[in-house]
Amino acid sequence: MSAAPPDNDVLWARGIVKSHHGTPALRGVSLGVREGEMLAVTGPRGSGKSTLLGCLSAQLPVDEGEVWFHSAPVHTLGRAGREKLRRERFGYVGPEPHLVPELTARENVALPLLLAGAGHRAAYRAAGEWLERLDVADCAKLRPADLQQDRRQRIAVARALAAEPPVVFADDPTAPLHRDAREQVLRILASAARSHGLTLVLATHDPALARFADRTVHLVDGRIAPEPAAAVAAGH
Ligand SMILES: Nc1ncnc2c1ncn2[C@@H]1O[C@H](COP(=O)(O)OP(=O)(O)OP(=O)(O)O)[C@@H](O)[C@H]1O
Repeated sequence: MSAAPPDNDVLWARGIVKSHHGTPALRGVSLGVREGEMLAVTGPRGSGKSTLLGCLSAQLPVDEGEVWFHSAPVHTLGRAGREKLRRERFGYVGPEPHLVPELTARENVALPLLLAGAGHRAAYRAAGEWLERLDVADCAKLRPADLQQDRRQRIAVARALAAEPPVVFADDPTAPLHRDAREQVLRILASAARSHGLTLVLATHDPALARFADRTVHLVDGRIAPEPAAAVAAGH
């Protein structure tokens, strides 16, 4: 039986091991994420970034090791417990904008608020505000199929932030965006997280995007490695 994590860590992991059908993805990862912190997880393709976010965000059960959210163990939860935790406490945006195709942009963004019990009017007002922040207010009444990938991803970011969950996981969230839009969307994500006191865990293979973060952990081959030389030289 191990000790509980430190009080000021919103997420805490120790010795996470995770394989996908026998392919090792994480080989013993330990880290803590402080409340309100923006943590970047960098590393080359296949280094385990998505798997780490999956384990921390209760999408994937770990094979070995521990994951804690505040003082509650996540690694001992079953599927239903993990789903409840994700629905109630975490926001997630992935590299593909998975929106509900039958719903308009505004309905998609309002959905997590409605699921959390917000009133219809308040949920729609908040959804409209988040669409404005993400520069896609003009898409409010359109359905995903009528929108370009770039716009859909902005809506997915708005949806992840709308219910202001304590922790937002962003796995390569700028992947579908044009180069000049990447920085803008990341800036919005970072400033929204900061102004609302959210904790943000961002996976990216682009070290340039990691500079928005307070701290970076670098994964190589499923393990945390020393910081990349470029980031150290740049003083990050
Ligand atoms: N569903 C899966 N089935 C089999 N192997 C997988 C699966 N998902 C990931 N892997 C393997 O696990 C390892 C880590 O993958 P992961 O996607 O976590 O890395 P990543 O750093 O996020 O990569 P990328 O930058 O390409 O998204 C890789 O070897 C990958 O091929």
